Amino acid sequence: MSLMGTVLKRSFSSSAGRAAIKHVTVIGGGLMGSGIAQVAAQTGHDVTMVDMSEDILSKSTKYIEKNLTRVVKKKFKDDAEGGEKFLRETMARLSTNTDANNAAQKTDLVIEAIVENLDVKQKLFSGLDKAAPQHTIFASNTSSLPIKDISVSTSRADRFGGLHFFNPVPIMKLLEVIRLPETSDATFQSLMDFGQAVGKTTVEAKDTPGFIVNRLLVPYIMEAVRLLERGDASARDIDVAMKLGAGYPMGPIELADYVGLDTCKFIIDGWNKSMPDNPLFNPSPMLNKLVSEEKLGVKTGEGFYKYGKK
Ligand SMILES: CCCCCCCCCCCCCC(=O)CC(=O)SCCNC(=O)CCNC(=O)[C@H](O)C(C)(C)COP(=O)(O)OP(=O)(O)OC[C@H]1O[C@@H](n2cnc3c(N)ncnc32)[C@H](O)[C@@H]1OP(=O)(O)O
Ligand SMILES: NC(=O)C1=CN([C@@H]2O[C@H](COP(=O)(O)OP(=O)(O)OC[C@H]3O[C@@H](n4cnc5c(N)ncnc54)[C@H](O)[C@@H]3O)[C@@H](O)[C@H]2O)C=CC1
Repeated sequence: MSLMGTVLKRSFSSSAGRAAIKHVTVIGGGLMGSGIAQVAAQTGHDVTMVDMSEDILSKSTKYIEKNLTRVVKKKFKDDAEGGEKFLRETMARLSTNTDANNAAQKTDLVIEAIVENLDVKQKLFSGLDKAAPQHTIFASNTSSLPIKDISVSTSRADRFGGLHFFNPVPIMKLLEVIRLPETSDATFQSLMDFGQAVGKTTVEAKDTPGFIVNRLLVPYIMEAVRLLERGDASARDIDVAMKLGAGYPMGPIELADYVGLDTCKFIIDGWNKSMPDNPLFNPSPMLNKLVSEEKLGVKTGEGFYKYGKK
């Protein structure tokens, strides 16, 4: 479906029993949050993006505008005026706020995309639970934490679920929608409808470690880093091998850099703690060293590889 078709479909898509999502609050304006805010705004939702400082939010907003320009170039190739209007209207639907509780006061859906740390996420949701209206649905974009462990910081387990987007959000077509036993049918349907409204193909996943994709992807990337640590192959050769030999768009080492090595470390440390008997999730000295040197991958200009200045 075309982009404009998606916007139109959204206006007619809510049906009885489930709430239509009109206003979305995205908490975290980093790699994922900025992408989620972008796709929600470009499909006709009003969006408030929240982060810790005006400076971060200003950079995230510029990043969104740059990525929207790429969308405009593709979708409005022969319609400069239409492209200009689309860009202007999308940006007008996006606002920012440094106060999450304030932003959540009038919103239908909160999507959390902050640092992968359970304590920080719980603290955030506990405050939001008091600030947001009764009908507001909460969702986390966590890669690896149990949704249940995050939801217990609120009193709205029936209005809580997972919305797991993929990086880069504007390009990746999949959305995993995670349902807890406590998630109500209406909430789950609203989350599925929202996923489709933002142009994603949705799959339903249970609240098990890594849901579907990361349960398979994390061990794969870990094995690649172990191969590198043992000196069995170079980073370049591992990446070339998996791109040309298995048809992946990126090799596993460059993908780890793309995800962010701090996020990779949070995932591995968490799974090592919760599954101590599985040697697959033992810490990686190479990863730990890079993170301690603040070489976090593409976002800081260096990780396993070096990149141009960010
Ligand atoms: C031992 C310890 C080790 C620790 C390991 C721990 C591992 C833990 C890892 C767990 C990860 C968890 C993360 C997660 O929860 C889930 C994920 O998101 S996993 C990541 C999934 N993503 C991928 O796999 C990405 C794979 N890569 C690609 O699909 C492509 O390479 C990519 C699209 C990124 C870039 O394509 P490429 O052709 O290489 O480059 P281009 O620049 O030409 O882009 C192509 C096309 O796309 C447009 N575009 C790119 N980015 C954006 C954007 N942000 N917004 C809008 N548009 C974008 C670009 O303009 C191009 O468009 P054209 O029309 O083709 O010009
Ligand atoms: N990087 C990836 O490829 C993917 C990451 N995820 C998950 O998405 C979440 C975010 O990841 P990224 O966007 O990569 O991280 P990031 O580091 O790029 O962005 C996180 C943002 O959250 C902000 N933040 C931290 N604490 C905050 C708070 N209390 N209130 C408001 N803002 C706060 C930070 O300032 C930062 O801008 C994590 O849970 C991660 O596991 C999910 C899918 C893919």
